[in-house]
Amino acid sequence: MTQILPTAVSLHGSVSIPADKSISHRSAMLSALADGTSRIRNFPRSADPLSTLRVLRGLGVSIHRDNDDVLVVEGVGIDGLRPPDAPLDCGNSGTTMRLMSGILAGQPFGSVLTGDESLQMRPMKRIADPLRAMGGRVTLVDGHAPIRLRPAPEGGLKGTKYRLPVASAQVKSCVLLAGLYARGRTTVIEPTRCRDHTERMLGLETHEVGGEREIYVDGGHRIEPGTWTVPGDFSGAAFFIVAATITPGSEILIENVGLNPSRTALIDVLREMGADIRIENERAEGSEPIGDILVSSAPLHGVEVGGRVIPNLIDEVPVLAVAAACAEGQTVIRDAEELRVKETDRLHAITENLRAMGAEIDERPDGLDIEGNGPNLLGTTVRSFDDHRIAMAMGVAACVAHGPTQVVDAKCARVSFPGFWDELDRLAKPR
Ligand SMILES: O=C(O)C1=C[C@@H](OP(=O)(O)O)[C@@H](O)[C@H](O)C1
Ligand SMILES: C=C(OP(=O)(O)O)C(=O)O
Repeated sequence: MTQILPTAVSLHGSVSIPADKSISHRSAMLSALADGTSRIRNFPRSADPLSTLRVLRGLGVSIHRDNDDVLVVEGVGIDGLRPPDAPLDCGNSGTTMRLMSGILAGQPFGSVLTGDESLQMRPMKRIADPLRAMGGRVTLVDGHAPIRLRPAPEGGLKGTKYRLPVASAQVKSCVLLAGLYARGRTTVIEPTRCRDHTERMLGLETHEVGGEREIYVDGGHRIEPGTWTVPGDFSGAAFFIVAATITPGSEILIENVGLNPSRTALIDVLREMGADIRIENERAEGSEPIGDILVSSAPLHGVEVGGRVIPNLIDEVPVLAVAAACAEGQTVIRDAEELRVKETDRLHAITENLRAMGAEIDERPDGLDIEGNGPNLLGTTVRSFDDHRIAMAMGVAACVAHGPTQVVDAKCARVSFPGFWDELDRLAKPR
């Protein structure tokens, strides 16, 4: 599917965003492992969370939507999963694959996790290493999926103390989930903080030790069934936050958005660039902070971004690059080498596309240098690289481009935001 976007628009109205992808995956997995039936309100129809449901069903978990569209998950308890009769297909979802690996490493049966072409290119040694240190038997193909997991030798997994070599919430969560099955205590040491949904949702104990954070899980930790409500996805909201900021005359409201501080660094960076973003109605939804976000357009200037904030805006870097291209002056993004191992090499993809639109942008090994020239991009044909975040970032760039923009292979937005193109079309009014 090629999406053709109009030019010279401004955005007005209330934006509807899907439920948070990270929290959806975790709510489904934890509900499956709970001792009884859980209900999940606002579970999205995005492809990635649906991959998690497919994998859980393959492990014998019964899941359905009731008449009110609430997802009902019949939890089997941490020891109740059943051996799958085929490889488990994680689709395009790294979170499904890495978190499920932690759960499956602790099972008394073998399993294979596989995924699409892009997922089979992504690094999996980062989870195999700690799982093996816990006694897990994990086989990769040249560091990649398919991942084969076999039962740990006699005595099962053992607790470990693992210091994260990369600021990855997927690796952290994989180890914590394996810790449910390990003898004794598992400690994850997090030198640089990254999203903390797993520990919040499991109610785990954490401590600051010498500037680092330690998270503890004890083997055998049982999970209570319950009712979850998944907040709106900040990472989905991010596209509209940037779109409304850079397109003159815009004003939008995004309600019920997850505002966990380990996710919202984009707001701080955009404000530093001059954006007009207001948060209203802050409250809690279960273990997560949420609120409403009001955005009005504003001129931006360049900024330097790097270090500890990067993990807290990791999925927002492509759209931040679009904002930077529409700002005045230079933006420098560093310490973002993780973007090279996402659904595609996002540093390369965004550079190629923004250059095609006339931006001055250079790729660095761990980031980008962008010479902003105000909202002056040129409409042209760009590619999604089959990566949802690249496709949507280009949809945002199209809003300020002179002349129409075509995004080739735009359908991949459905991985995290199935209604994205319709929503952009609905909010965009000719200027
Ligand atoms: O744990 C999660 O839900 C996620 C963690 C991040 O990946 P990494 O752990 O690879 O940084 C992020 O990019 C991904 O979209 C979702
Ligand atoms: C990297 C992403 O997801 P995942 O790692 O789950 O595929 C993302 O959604 O941007």
